[in-house]
Amino acid sequence: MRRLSRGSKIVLASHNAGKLREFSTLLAESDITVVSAGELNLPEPEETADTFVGNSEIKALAAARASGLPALADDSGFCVSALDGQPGVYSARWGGPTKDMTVAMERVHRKMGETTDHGASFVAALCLAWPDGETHSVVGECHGQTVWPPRGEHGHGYDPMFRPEGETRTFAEMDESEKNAISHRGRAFALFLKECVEN
Ligand SMILES: O=P(O)(O)OP(=O)(O)OP(=O)(O)OC[C@H]1O[C@@H](n2cnc3c(O)ncnc32)[C@H](O)[C@@H]1O
Ligand SMILES: [Mg+2]
Repeated sequence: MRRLSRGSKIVLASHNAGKLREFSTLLAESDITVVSAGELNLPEPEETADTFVGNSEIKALAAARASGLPALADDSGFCVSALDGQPGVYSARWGGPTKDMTVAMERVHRKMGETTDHGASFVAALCLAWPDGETHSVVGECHGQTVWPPRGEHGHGYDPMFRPEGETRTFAEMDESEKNAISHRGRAFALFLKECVEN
């Protein structure tokens, strides 16, 4: 498998401001330089797969082919056990056309009804794609519980309604470095560094 060498430049194939913030902190300690898909005006491909890995490949390949640079994409979501894993790959779409995450959280809460099963997890698939079509994906998970009402001002997306296992605070009540240390994205990123970057 091909690895990124130190000093490489890659495209970060995401249009989500919260993810981009977390990646810029995660990447700060590596020698990798990043440019975002937005900065390059790359179009957002349709996420037509029904798995996180499948959608991460679609996004990474589209950006790598359009830019001629290796591209790293993230497809992630919130999986609620009482909802058989929903919203899952539809996590962004549950916020409607404007991806309003307050709407999305309320929809999850409403669908959960009176259930006593509060188990939930976040999943992130990261895919590194090369302009010639080679791809490599890694997956990270973080297990915990849903919380209602939502709490905290940090983070993004569903963070205010998720409390990771062993914690009293929600992701949105943690600072970014605390979240990155245990999050689905932080875990997937550690695998990405190990498997895809020369050390
Ligand atoms: O596809 P890109 O451009 O990366 O941006 P997106 O927001 O559409 O991202 P996804 O398709 O991967 O959808 C992921 C959804 O899951 C939510 N999500 C992902 N990671 C999260 C995290 O760490 N904390 C809270 N919510 C998260 C996020 O808000 C989105 O609604
Ligand atoms: Mg998306």
